Amino acid sequence: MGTLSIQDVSYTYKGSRESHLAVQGVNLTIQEGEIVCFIGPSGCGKSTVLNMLAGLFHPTTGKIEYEQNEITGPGVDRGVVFQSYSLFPWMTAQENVILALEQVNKGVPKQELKQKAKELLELVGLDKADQKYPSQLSGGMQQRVALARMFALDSPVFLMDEPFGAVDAAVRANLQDCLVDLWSKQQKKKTIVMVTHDIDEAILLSDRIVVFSPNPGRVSETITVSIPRPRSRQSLFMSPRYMDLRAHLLTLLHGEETQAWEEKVSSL
Ligand SMILES: Nc1ncnc2c1ncn2[C@@H]1O[C@H](COP(=O)(O)OP(=O)(O)OP(=O)(O)O)[C@@H](O)[C@H]1O
Repeated sequence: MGTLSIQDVSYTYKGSRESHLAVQGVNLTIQEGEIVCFIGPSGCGKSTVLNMLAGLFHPTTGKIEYEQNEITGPGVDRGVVFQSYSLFPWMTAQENVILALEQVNKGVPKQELKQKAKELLELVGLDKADQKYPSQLSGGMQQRVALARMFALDSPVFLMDEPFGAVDAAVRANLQDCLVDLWSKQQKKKTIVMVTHDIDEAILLSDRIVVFSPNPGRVSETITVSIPRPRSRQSLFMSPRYMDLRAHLLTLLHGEETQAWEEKVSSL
């Protein structure tokens, strides 16, 4: 089974003058097909853990396994979309996606790959920008090309760091739907691990929400989101379970005063 297993992991950034213990004592098992969101205040180690899952950073202590094999570097089994878009600047949006398609569709005629790239760019709402170079695209558009490229690679695990951070609210909602749609249609479901600052996004998407706390970064709570799927925004926002969970997360992230404030507002 494609389980991701984080075992007593810590990570220390080593500078020339001083070191910084960013993450300590993280234990987490993510099952195949789960959608897990990491949430927590800035600097609590979410991206560091995601980078270790991607194999870009190696744990200082402890280990991380995928399918019971230690992760020692990046791999095609784990697709990534990080905050920096990392597109090839000399290739158009379409060429960036085709390159990813070529890696997993060896020997497939170029015309077919072109068509598939077109469909993927359409899926992320970028069909009209397919001939543009990354420098001609906004940050949000580049992020969407990176998403299309990750979909193209079709890895069993998607690792995403604030993938919808640079896009406006309407596009963000579209991309969230598109991700869940893609996930739910597949028989062998992808495992998705995503860093977000958005509580509503975490509740909408997750099977489980992992809450991090800082100094050093550690997991403070893991919450199962037992709201049935499909989750529509409208019904979600009316659901008492959603309200409870949201209030709980707000309290965890912003402390008691938020809850007091919310109670005050709701009594007005
Ligand atoms: N290259 C680095 N060198 C030294 N310290 C670093 C480095 N990168 C991150 N850190 C520190 O490690 C800690 C964890 O950082 P990380 O980026 O993982 O947090 P985060 O929860 O993802 O933050 P954010 O939500 O702001 O993206 C922070 O205190 C940060 O300042």
